[in-house]
Amino acid sequence: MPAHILILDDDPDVATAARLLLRRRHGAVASLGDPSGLPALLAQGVPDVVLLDLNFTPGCIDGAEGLALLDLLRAQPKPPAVIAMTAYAGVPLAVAALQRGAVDFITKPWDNERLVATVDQALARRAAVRAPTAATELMGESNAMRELNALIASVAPTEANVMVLGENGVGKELVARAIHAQSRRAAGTLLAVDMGALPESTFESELFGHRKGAFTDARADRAGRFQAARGGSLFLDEIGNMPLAAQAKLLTALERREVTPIGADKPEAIDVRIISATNLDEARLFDPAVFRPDLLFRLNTIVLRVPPLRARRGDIALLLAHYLRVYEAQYGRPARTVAGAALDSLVRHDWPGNVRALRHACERAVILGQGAQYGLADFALGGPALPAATMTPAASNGSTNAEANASTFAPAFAPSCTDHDGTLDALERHAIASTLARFNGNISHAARTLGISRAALYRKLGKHGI
Ligand SMILES: Nc1ncnc2c1ncn2[C@@H]1O[C@H](COP(=O)(O)OP(=O)(O)OP(=O)(O)O)[C@@H](O)[C@H]1O
Repeated sequence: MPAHILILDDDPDVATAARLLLRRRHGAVASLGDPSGLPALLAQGVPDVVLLDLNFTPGCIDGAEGLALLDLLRAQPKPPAVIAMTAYAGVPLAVAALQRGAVDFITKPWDNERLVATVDQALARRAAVRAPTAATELMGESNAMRELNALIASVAPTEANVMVLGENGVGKELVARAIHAQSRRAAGTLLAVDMGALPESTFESELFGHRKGAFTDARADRAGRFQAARGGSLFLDEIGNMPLAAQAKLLTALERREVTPIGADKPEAIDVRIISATNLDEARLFDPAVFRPDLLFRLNTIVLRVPPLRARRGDIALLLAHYLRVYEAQYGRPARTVAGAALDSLVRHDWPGNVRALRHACERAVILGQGAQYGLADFALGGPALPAATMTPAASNGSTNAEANASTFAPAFAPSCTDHDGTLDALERHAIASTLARFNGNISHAARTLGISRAALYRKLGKHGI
């Protein structure tokens, strides 16, 4: 008979203690010390709940092995509810596990009552369907947002090209989506292109398409983004990061309202509405050394400025309530309110990473908050949330939480932890999430610290669903 509950831990003492404790309550409890036996065990039947240690190989504390096992468990046709088990210092890792589909986590050594209650809840919740993640609706009741929404409503039905300006994470892409949704082109597609991420060598082929045989790798005809978005809108994101040579090619296409695929002998008419966005401040955008004025003139028929969150503090409570509800539903946590003093501080906070950072802070609070209400510490505004007990020695010597977090992850780069499939992926996700948290969601700083371009970071955020 398949085990009802499975304990996957290489420490026999841990496995025995958990088995004895849980057997009193739930008949069928099994344990497995060597994860290589997991596929065979799953072939016999999938357990209802798995208590999963995140580190197996001695010396590996990055959790990549556990996360890969979590993926395997989650990929089962009727996946078990997985409870991640970590040492105290592994709380950020537990957060990564939750984001990847674990239903809960427990730190070792555990409190017996808490372990039993966690397993009970996991069993109860197993059948529950996860709520969809977050709204793509542009929320806000502040005057600034009302004005912005009114402008969107009046501009959307026209064919005018719109340029959306604003800091990172303010909601520029949401504005673009709202314009498209309210436009006469709403039945067509809104195709987003990260202009900063297009390598110069493939810029034309990506945007304008190519014909079979036009260059070595052109094995078939390929439509460019302009053709693919025909009848709809093209969202040119990060337009301020385009090299000048690419700007010239884009300008020609917009002026002529036609594009010529590479290798084609005739141009093709284009039928798209252009919505563009950048976080460049206007002084830079109007600097001809950075951005061609003639291209700017084509793109910014209408300019919409999305104010930073600190300039519309009236929206903060609403956004907090919204994203807390979203993540409570997603993680199956009870609905809780924010304590009054915490709310005051959150409203006064400057949110350098804007709504994106607020959203991440809400996710952390839902995952880590233990009180009856959310307190300020749950939102970890200064960096990743590490409860005092999780501090590494470096942190207790006066370094910041962020540094403590970085030191927790440092061994993750030991080669012995990175040589199997999925491991690097998990490490990458981890590094990105912690760096973003460290910089309050600021994409530019995080990208610089990670040593990659902003565009590459965006791609990776999409890939990891962060
Ligand atoms: N007004 C809003 N209401 C609800 N969610 C919002 C709002 N503004 C932004 N968000 C959320 O914040 C996150 C960032 O939004 P978005 O990607 O649109 O910002 P952006 O300005 O395009 O960012 P970047 O310049 O960094 O690309 C998204 O998850 C989005 O859903």
